[in-house]
Amino acid sequence: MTTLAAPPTAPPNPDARPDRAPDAGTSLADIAPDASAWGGATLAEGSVTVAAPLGPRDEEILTPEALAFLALLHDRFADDRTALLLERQRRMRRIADGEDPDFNPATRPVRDDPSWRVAGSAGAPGLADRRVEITGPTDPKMTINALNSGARCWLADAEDAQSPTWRNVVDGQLALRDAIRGTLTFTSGAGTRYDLRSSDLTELPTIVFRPRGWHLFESHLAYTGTDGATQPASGTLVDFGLYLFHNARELVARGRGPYFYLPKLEGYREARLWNEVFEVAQDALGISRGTIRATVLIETLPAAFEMEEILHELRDHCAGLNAGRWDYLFSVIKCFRTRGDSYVLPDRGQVTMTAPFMRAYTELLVATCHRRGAHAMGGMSAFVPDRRDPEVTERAVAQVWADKTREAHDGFDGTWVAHPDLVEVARGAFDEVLGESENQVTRMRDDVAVGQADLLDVASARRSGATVTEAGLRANVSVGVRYVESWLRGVGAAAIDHLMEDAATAEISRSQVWQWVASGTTTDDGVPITRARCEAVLRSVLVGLPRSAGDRFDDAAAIFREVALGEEFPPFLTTGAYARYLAV
Ligand SMILES: CC(=O)SCCNC(=O)CCNC(=O)[C@H](O)C(C)(C)COP(=O)(O)OP(=O)(O)OC[C@H]1O[C@@H](n2cnc3c(N)ncnc32)[C@H](O)[C@@H]1OP(=O)(O)O
Ligand SMILES: O=CC(=O)O
Ligand SMILES: [Mg+2]
Repeated sequence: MTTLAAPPTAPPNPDARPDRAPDAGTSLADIAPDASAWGGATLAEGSVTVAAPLGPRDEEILTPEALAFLALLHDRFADDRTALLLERQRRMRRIADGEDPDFNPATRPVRDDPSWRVAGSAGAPGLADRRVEITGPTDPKMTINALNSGARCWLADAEDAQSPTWRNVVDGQLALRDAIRGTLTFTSGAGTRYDLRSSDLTELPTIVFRPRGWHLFESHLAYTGTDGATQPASGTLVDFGLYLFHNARELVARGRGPYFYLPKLEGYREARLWNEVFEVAQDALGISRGTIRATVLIETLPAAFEMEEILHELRDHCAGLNAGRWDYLFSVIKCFRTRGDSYVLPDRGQVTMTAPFMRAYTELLVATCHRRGAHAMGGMSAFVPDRRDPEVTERAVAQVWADKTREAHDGFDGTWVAHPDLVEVARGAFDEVLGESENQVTRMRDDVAVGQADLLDVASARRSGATVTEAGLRANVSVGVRYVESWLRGVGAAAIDHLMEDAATAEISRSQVWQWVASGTTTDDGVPITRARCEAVLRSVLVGLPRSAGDRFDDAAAIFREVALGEEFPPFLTTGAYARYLAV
């Protein structure tokens, strides 16, 4: 059953709308105004003002023109964003009340029409071969290391891997701006100097920037609308808007383009919103429509049922979809957290990509993408190497090899790695399948037949004998608290117990604990998981942690109690934590 409302109003065939076709041949360098003197500033009716002290170079990013551009985006989209967030809440309530996500009968014409395709990588230099993409935050050192890593693309992350402190937000924009212009350098506290290995962007990984998801605010910028009401700016529009404003022209002039990953969408209406944002933003900056290319993360359960519709909405701007496995698992837990034992997943470490419900999701993603000319991008293995521990590195390499080999054989066109030392192994796995080809988008997966029941077969994760254990409970508590502590210190991705942890993996840890308590789950020794038991585990974890002056473990424990052990389930762990600790 479905409750999603009206289908897209546009006919499914993009050929029917030549006015919206991308103009791949146009060079932005010829037509766009210089962003430093943007002539469109008067288009904005509201205003965005800075509500934070300025650092030495912040005015290079927060120029009056850039703020006016952000105001324009908020004028046009702040209300739509709010409406979509409310729709998310309604959908979550319906699912919690027993409604199963399903394919939408109203949008069947879009799915059934074989004729339409997305823009893909045509006319988007640097996006045809994406076999290995390194991901990571945008501080200057990581930026340089990622761009020197030998990967084909770099997912420059303002999302799962970033703690959105105000300094991280602005310094990240500065690092990207400098990197794109070939001027970024960094000197560590120990005096080590970092330089880009080339100032020619076409010799470096193609940059694909990931702004924050729609649920997050940027409290250091205040938007005042035409009605005089002031609210915190949208983190999404701030990240996207500043990156596009400062870099679109430069990227095109240097042989690349403004490319984005779009996180945490829950359905095609959100894709439509993004498409409208792109159109308004490109028009306002004098950029041809279709210059922007976006890869959408399919990382929520509701979105898995709307992959076709999402591609269709964004078809003039869409390069592909990505299987964001960690947020996907989080979303599955979130959706079914009150549905009882048959929806309970085993220990996080025992849920693998070969669990039937996860395979259904990735197989459907590849088949859908290739049917529509889109890249299918694989996800992140959490195993990270340790340069001081060969055994850990050997295990990480073996795990990544297996994961990437499976993805390449399944038809994915590329994949993610978390660490520069994993670029080579992932490339090797894809080279074996792709050879000299840039991708395998033309490989149809007509053999894939995935239905609602396959995607919802959460119980399949436990049919292999995987269970919930005391060790799994302890790991969730320990990882959750240690990750949040890191995030509060401004470090949004961390290696914990040799695994990459970020906002998405931490969400799994805390939501599993919440679900286990709510479902009255017992560990495999027959002992029920109660709040009191989790509290005891939390106290014992805290006792065992190395403490130092200025650490944030007490605050982290408070957040963990709220998001994992509270009566209510906060939809995201980062929203409350941001409001309390980072927004000030
Ligand atoms: C669910 C998802 O969304 S996945 C995508 C989001 N998550 C991410 O992007 C995580 C990306 N990975 C990372 O942030 C890091 O690899 C971590 C935090 C897991 C581990 O980082 P570290 O503890 O610094 O690893 P390590 O000490 O082995 O690093 C060795 C070197 O590689 C660099 N490095 C490690 N990972 C990266 C990366 N992803 N990008 C660029 N450089 C990196 C380090 O900066 C370090 O450089 P240095 O020798 O010049 O000091
Ligand atoms: O963003 C990626 C994910 O796995 O979550
Ligand atoms: Mg994610």
